[in-house]
Amino acid sequence: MRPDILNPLFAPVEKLPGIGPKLAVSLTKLLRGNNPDTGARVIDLLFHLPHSVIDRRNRPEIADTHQGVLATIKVRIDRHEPPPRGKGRLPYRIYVHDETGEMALTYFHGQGSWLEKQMPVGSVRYVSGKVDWFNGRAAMVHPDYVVAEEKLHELPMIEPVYPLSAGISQKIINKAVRAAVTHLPDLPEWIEANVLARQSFPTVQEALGRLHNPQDALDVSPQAVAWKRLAYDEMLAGQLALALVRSKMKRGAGKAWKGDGSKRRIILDAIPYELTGAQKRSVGEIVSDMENPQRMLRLLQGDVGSGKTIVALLACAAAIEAGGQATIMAPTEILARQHLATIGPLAEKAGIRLAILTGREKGKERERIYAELASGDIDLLVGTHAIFQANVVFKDLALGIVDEQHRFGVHQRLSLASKGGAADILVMTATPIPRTLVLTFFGDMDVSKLDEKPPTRQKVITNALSMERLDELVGRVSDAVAKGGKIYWICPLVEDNDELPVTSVETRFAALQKVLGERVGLIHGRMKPAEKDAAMDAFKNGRTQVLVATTVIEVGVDVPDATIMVIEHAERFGLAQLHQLRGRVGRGSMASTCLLLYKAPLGEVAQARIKIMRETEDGFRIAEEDLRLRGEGEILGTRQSGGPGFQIARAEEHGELLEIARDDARLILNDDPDLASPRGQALRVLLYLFSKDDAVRLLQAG
Ligand SMILES: Nc1ncnc2c1ncn2[C@@H]1O[C@H](COP(=O)(O)OP(=O)(O)OP(=O)(O)O)[C@@H](O)[C@H]1O
Repeated sequence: MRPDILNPLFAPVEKLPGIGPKLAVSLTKLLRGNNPDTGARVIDLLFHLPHSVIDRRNRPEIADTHQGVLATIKVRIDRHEPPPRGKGRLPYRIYVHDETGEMALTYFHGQGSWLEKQMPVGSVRYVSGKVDWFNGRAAMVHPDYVVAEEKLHELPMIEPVYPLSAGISQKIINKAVRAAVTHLPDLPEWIEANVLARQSFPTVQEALGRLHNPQDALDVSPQAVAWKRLAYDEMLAGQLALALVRSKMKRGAGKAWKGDGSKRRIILDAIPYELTGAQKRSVGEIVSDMENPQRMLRLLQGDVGSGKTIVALLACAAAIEAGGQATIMAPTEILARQHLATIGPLAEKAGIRLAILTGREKGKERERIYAELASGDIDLLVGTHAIFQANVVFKDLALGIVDEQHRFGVHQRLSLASKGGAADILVMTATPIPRTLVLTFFGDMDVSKLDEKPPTRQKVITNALSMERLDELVGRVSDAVAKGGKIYWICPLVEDNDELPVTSVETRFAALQKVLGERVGLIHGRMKPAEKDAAMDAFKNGRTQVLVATTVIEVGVDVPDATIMVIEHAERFGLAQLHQLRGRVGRGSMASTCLLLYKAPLGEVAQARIKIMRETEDGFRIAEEDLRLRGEGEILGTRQSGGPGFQIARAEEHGELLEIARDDARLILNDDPDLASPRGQALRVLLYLFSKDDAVRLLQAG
């Protein structure tokens, strides 16, 4: 149970004065993303930090103001000039002066009576806003503030500026945050006094107070001590949670799975290629972990096309040789079925009994799978997250493989672990991720890297061309089709959208069909699973040769004789995604091309991305560049999704703090594994503060 002291922070924002249900909905969208698991809470407002400030300290006289520059000026009101009757579109003007000159305050749709009350002729006012100079005359259109001398203190000289989304203005969010700040309780301190002093960290309350009430632009920089303190807290909470999961898994350990190698030998004999050095090394590391009685918790990081599937199968074979069961969980149904197709024949040769479980297996069939898993008649289960369901009970699960592709979270790994009393866990990622992110999302896991591609691979030639050359490109694609080639054509959207000037798959499909007729297929995420299968099959078998697709094919799809990848609106995709998409070609022995079709003019970041894509196919390097260009949340697509991404910390700014947080988490749990000491209790508050409730539950479960 969350400590009572945090209740005011976890209350819904509607509890704050001035926030009604409508605003609460907008705030939820802004603060908790598009698929919120809960409405916005006070804490979300507090963790929504400003990115800059508006500085009103510039106090010139009228003649010294500059075009477009924010100024706060002391003036005397001279006269009101309402728009002539019937000319409502002309502005309402109020002429003011100081010793240096005259200026007009201009209001469109101004309410005369209200303005007269605010600014009676002859009175002195401070007005704050941007000054416009036109034809030698100064004007201020809709001043941000107009206050009388005795109310000058109400004019905020420095105002925080927050990231916004539709339906919310700076004024509104400022007001909401200010109300939230008053709800801050006194929290216990979880950082040791000497560390606080060394880092000059303020308390959490002080830090939030300073960030939301900055005195200077520097106060809202991620390098400000207040921001760093909170970033450290967030990282410490994350590292503690991961370390708790890890120690819980390790503590629950206790089986050595040692096979005789017979099934692995059959599989190795059956594949038409030699394992790469990296594959051999990874299999070796995994198998030796499994033979060890400690529970395995290993991350297999594979670059695109580096051959993860066979590594996974060999690991499963080892588990099954040792008398246990194994499972591979894929992030999408397409991938689960593809795994089944590649693994199936090899498994059969090796005498491995294989089944698939996705949302599609229903009724009797599903019951049969449940029964055979429980009796041990199925050795290897491939599937989607359907495997997490409570009815799925294994007789003796030895190895759980999560083909994670960034889509699953810590608690799924945990729930998988709970399906086997002593199951070893292997997490696979499809895109290499930089070390800092490995730490963030996986904590202190052991890592195997597939950083070598099969030698039969050829370099994929990558070129960029502007949309203006579309006709030429379609010509090239037709030629390739005539020669029997297979082509992917990726578009960012499923259907046209009036708000975005972007080609959808449907439009592109129709256009290509006009030229190439039956040879063109279509696949996207809104199709039914059976339709998707049919589209994939048609492309695999060569009945269609151009597959127009959204990014549903981004991860893992394997059609080795596809040799051309066209990515339309390449400027809209992130580097990791481009790399993944490109990885769909160059998988066979034929030369392949990737064509990045973009809409000119390209922004700076898009240009940088395309340059990197042309320079390298090394996923590990691309991942580092992506982090540099975009920041961690966007790489993983988690910034807004309520996933395990950070709200406050930034991997690219606070990298060194992450290392410290990881070491601190380890030390803390060494000394106090159950967080039972007084400091441990404070750390529990920290875990709750950053919504690591799962981790605290683990502690309570003992
Ligand atoms: N050592 C090898 N030599 C030659 N071909 C290999 C080797 N290992 C795997 N392959 C083949 O390479 C292709 C890609 O393998 P796999 O689908 O496992 O890659 P992956 O790592 O999952 O890549 P992605 O994440 O891009 O889908 C498959 O067709 C597989 O048969």
